[in-house]
Amino acid sequence: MKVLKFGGTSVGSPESIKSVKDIVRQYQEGGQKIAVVVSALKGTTNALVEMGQKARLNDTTYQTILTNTENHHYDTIRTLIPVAVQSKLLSGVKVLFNEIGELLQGISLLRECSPRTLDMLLSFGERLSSLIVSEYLKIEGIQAVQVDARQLIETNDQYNKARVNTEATNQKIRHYFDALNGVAVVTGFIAATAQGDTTTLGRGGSDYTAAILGAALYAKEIEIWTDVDGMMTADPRVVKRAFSLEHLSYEEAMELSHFGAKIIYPPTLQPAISQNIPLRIKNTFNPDFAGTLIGQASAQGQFPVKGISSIAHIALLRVSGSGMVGVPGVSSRIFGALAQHQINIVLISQASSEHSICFAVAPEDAKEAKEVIEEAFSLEIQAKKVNKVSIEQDLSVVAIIGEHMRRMPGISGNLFTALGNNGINVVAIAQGSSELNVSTVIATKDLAKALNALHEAFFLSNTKTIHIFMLGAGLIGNTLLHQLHQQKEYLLQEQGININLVALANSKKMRFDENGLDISLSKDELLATGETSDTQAYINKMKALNLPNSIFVDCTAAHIAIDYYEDILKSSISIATPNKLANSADYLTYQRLKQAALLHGVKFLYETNVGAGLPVINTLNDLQNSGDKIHKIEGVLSGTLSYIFNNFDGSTPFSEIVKDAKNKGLTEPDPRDDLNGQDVARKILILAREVGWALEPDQVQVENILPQSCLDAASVEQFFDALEQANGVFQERVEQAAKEDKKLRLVAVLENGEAKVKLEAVDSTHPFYTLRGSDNMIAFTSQRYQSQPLVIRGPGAGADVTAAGVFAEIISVRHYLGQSSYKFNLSINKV
Ligand SMILES: NC(=O)C1=CN([C@@H]2O[C@H](COP(=O)(O)OP(=O)(O)OC[C@H]3O[C@@H](n4cnc5c(N)ncnc54)[C@H](OP(=O)(O)O)[C@@H]3O)[C@@H](O)[C@H]2O)C=CC1
Ligand SMILES: N[C@@H](CC=O)C(=O)O
Ligand code: NA
Repeated sequence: MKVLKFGGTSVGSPESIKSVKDIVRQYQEGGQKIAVVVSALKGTTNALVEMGQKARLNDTTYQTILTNTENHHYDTIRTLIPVAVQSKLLSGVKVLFNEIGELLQGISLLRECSPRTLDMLLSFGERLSSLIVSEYLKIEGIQAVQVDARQLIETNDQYNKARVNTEATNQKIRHYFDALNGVAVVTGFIAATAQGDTTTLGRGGSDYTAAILGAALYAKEIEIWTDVDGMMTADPRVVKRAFSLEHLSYEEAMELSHFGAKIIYPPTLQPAISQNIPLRIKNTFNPDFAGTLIGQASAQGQFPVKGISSIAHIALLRVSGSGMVGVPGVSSRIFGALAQHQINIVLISQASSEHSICFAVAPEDAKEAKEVIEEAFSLEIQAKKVNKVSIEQDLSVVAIIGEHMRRMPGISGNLFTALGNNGINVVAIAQGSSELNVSTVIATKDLAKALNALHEAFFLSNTKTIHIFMLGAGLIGNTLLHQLHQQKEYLLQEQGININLVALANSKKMRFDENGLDISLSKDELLATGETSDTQAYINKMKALNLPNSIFVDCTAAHIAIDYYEDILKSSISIATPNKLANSADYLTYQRLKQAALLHGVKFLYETNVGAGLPVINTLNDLQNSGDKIHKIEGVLSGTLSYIFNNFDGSTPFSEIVKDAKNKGLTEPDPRDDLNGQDVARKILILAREVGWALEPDQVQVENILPQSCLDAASVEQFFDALEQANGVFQERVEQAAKEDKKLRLVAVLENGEAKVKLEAVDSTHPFYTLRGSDNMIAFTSQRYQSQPLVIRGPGAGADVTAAGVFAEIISVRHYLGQSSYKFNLSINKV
C-alpha cells in the first residue's frame, strides 16, 4: 500500500487533475494498491477564511468571493469532464456551495465565526476537491471512492488544531480499508470529534492525514505530490542553479523545512516517521522525475552539505552584562520568560565568556521579547549588572544542513571563506553539537548573495560563476567580448568557470541581465534594447544586484567611473581595468584603491596598464615580494611610438603612419596621448608607485614631441590635419638619427626616485635598437639582476593582447573565490 497526497497546486487546475488521474492510473495498472489524499483546490482554503472573516463583520462582499470560488469549481468540472456526464457532479457541487452560502449567512447574522464554525466552513474545501477528483476518476474508468476523513480520523475538540485519538483512528481506518475496493480519494486536513463535530488538523493538515493513513495501513511509502522536483539544495527562486536532492534523512528534511523549504511540514509527518515509512516528494507536473526520497538514513553521496536554507527576516536580541558571568539559571530565566509569553526562538548563540547571550526571534516578536526579559531582569538592570536588551533588525539566518558534515573538517572554513570573500559580514553563529546545521546571521540585504555564494561553494565547487559588469564596449571592450564568447564553453568544460556577463554599456546605452547577457550577439545587438547610459545608475544597479563573485571591468578610456572605484571595491566587487587613469591620478587615490581592495578582500587588477598583456606589473611585484630591491627601470613603454619609429623611413608621411597605428588599435583613442608622452608618463608613474615611490603626476619629466598646433587642435580629426602640416618636423628628426645609424625611441627611466620620459636616438649596441613592430621592452635592474637586467619584451599594444590581458585577470579572480577544502567521497554507496 502507498499513500499519495496531492497538494493544492496538484489539484489546482483541470490540467493538473488530469495529471493526478494519469499518476493514479499508472499505479493501478502496475497492480499497486494506493490511497489518495487531496487538499482543497488551490486558493480555496484562503478564500473560505476570507469569506468567514467578512461574513462575521457583516461585509456582504463575501458573496462575490463565494461566487468566484463557486465558478472556479464549475469551470474546473466543465473543462475536465464531458458535457454529457457533467450534471451529476455539478449538482453535487452546487449542493455543497448552497450549504456554504447558508453557513456564511448564519455567520453574518450571528456576527460570530467560532473556531468550531470555522472548521466546518473550511471542511468544504477538501469535501469539494475529493468529490471532483473521485467523480472524475470514475468517469475515466478508475474505480474510485470519495472518502470523507471525518469518518476515519477521530480527534478531540481542539478546533483549528485538533489532536488525533490514534487508537480509535487506526481502528476506523483499518476497518474501512479492509472492506474497501478501489482507490480511496480522502479529504485531507479534516477530521471529526467522537460526537461527529467537524475539526481540522492545523498547518500541514493534509500531510498529517497522509501520515495518519500511512501509519495505520503500514504503507510502504508515502508520496507527497507537489509542484516542484522534490527538496532542492536551495530555494530555486533565489539560487538559479539549485537542484533537487535524491536522498535526505528525516532529520535533514526537518532542518531544511524549518528553514523555509515549505514543501513538507515534518511535525505532521511524525506518525509515519516514527514507523520508519519512507516519504517521497514528487512533482505532479513532472511525474517521471524520481523526486526526493526521505528516509531514516542520510545518503553519503557527493555532497556533505545537503541544503542551504534561510529565514529571510529575524531580529537578534542580545542580553549582556557582568551579572551573567558564572551565574547559573540566567538562560533558564531568559528562555522561561520568553516561553511564558509564547515567543518562539529561532536560534541561540552564547560565547563561552557567558557575558552575553544572543538569540533570534521573528521581527514582530522582538519588542515584546525585549520587554519580557527586561521585566524578568529588572532588578539586575537597576543594579547595572545586566544591560538593557539590544535589538538588531533587518537580519536573516542562512544555514547549511547535512548529516555528513559531522566530523568533516573544513566545512565551516569553506562557509566563512565564501561569505568573507563576498564581503558578507557574519553577525552571529550557531552550530548544534550534532553538526547537522551551521547557522549564520547576516544582513538581509546580503541574503540572496549569501545563498548563491554558499550554494556555489558547497554544490558547485568545481564550477565557479564569475559575474562580469563591463563598462565601455569600444576597441578593447568589444575585443574582450569576442574573446569571452570564444572561450566560454572551454572555460566551463575544462576550467569550471562560468562566465556570466551581467552588464554592458557604452556612452549611449546600457543593459543588465542578472541571468547573463547573450554574448554570442554583437555589442550593437546587445545594446539595441538597452536603457540610456548613466554611470551613476549603472554603479547603483550593480551594487543593488549584490551578486557574489562580481567583477567590474572598466574598458573606457575616460574618467567617468574612476570616482566610483573605491566604493565598488568596498562593495566587495573586484575591478579589472586597462584604463590607466585611476592609478595615474594623485597618489592618494592610488593608495586608497589598493587599501580598499585589501581591506575588503577583493582584487584590483590593472596589469594591462603597462605593456598591455605583457607581464610587467606582476613580474615587478613578484621580484619585490620575494625580497628583491629595484634599482632602476628603463623601458620603451609605448607600443604606438615603437610602431611609428619602426615603420617611419620617410617614404610615407609621418601622419599616415600615425593613422596606421591608430587603425591597428595601438594608439589611445586620442593618439596625442601617445605622441605627447603622457601615456608613457602614466605608465612609468604607475611602475614608480608599484616600487613604492609616492610620485605625483607632475613629478614625471616628459618630453613632448608634438608641435603646439597639434596639441591645440579641437578634435582628433583636426589633430590629424595639423599633424599633416608638421610632417617635416618628424622627417627631420628621423633622418638625423638615421644618418648617425640610430633609431628614435621614447624611453622612460625610473631611477633614484625620479621618473623621466624622453625621446632618444639609440645606436645599434643598445638593446632598444632591435625592437620591432609595436614591441615594448622593460628592463629591471635590481639587487639580484645587477649586471644583467631582467628584460621583458613583446608587443605592448593592440586590441587582442590587451583584451587577453584583461581576460586573464577576470578569470584569475576564481582563485580566491573559496576553493573547497575537503574532498568529496564519490565512491560510497547511496542508501
Ligand atoms: N589600445 C591598446 O593597446 C591599449 C589600451 N588600453 C586602454 O584601454 C582603454 C580602452 O581603450 P579603447 O577600447 O581603445 O577605447 P575606445 O574609445 O575604443 O572605447 C571606449 C569605450 O568607452 C565607452 N564610454 C565612454 N564614455 C562612456 C560612458 N560614460 N559610459 C559608458 N561607456 C562609455 C565608449 O562608448 P562609445 O562606444 O559609445 O563611444 C567606448 O565604448 C583605454 O583606457 C586605454 O588606455 C590599455 C592598454 C593597451
Ligand atoms: N596606446 C598605448 C596602448 C597601451 O597602453 C601604447 O601605444 O602603448
Ligand atoms: Na602588462
